[in-house]
Amino acid sequence: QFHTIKYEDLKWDESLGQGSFTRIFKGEKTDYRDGEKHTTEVLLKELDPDHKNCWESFFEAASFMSQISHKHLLHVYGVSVHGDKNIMVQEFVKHGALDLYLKREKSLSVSWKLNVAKQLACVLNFLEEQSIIHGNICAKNLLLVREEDPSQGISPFIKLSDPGINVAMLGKDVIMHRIPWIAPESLAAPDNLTHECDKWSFGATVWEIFNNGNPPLQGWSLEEKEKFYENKQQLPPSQWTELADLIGQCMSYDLAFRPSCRSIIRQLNSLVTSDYEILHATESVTQ
Ligand SMILES: N#Cc1ccc(Nc2nc(N)cc(-n3cnc(CCO)c3)n2)cc1
Repeated sequence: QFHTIKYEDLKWDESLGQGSFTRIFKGEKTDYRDGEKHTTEVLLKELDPDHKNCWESFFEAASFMSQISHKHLLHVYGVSVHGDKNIMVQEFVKHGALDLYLKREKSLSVSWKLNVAKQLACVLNFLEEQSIIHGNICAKNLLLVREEDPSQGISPFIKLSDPGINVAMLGKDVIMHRIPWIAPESLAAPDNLTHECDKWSFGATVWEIFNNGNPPLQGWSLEEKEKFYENKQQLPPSQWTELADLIGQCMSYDLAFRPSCRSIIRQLNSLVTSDYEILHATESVTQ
């Protein structure tokens, strides 16, 4: 279900940080095709040796990504096993994880954020149509392939990364750290994820995108985060009421109230026009 890559065909360059139970490095993979040697820049995602019991889930994530392809889904070349090292070999995405980018770039436009949210909604819709549940949608798992270049009319382009270790394999405290991205119903049943869980996470991720990458509930203790769900609280609403409504619908505690992907896309598209109206309204007032 996925391509295996020879360890000796991989080269490690600098470390780029870590995910849950994983470390990531820039690297290179060498292929020999029609007698020629090809070197490709890759991202090497290594499973921590002290969490090698999660290797099935780690490789499940890899095969998940290898079995389907979509323009907004990260490409996974394959996996490599060498001793107690389990490595997922991914396409190297030029600008890295979106959460760090949002923190760094403070003056991203509303249309930039809306464009990215629509791309995420598009891949979410694709996954739902393929009856595939991602289970870990958040800005940290969105990767920026291309920055916008307004002078050239170039808009940003993102890809959704692999879901990583299945949340059911993680300890209770790691799951608690996923509040408020993880759907409330998944806290009690992490091994029973649904498409509605991905919609809840979509809501939290759109909130992140419009809040300059400030993580929601930043600095809250695990106890306070647990209370957030017990008291059925919502994230602070955006001033932009239509956006706040959409996020609120996605983050409904009642699964039945979460919108279909079609509805999410429709509402995001309508947001563009109302944004346009707000923009012109303010311009007419200021002139
Ligand atoms: N400075 C810098 C810089 C860092 C990284 C990349 N590229 C890249 N490519 C990927 N395929 C995956 C990731 N990645 C980043 N964080 C995670 C963990 C959460 O998923 C995965 N980064 C490019 C530039």
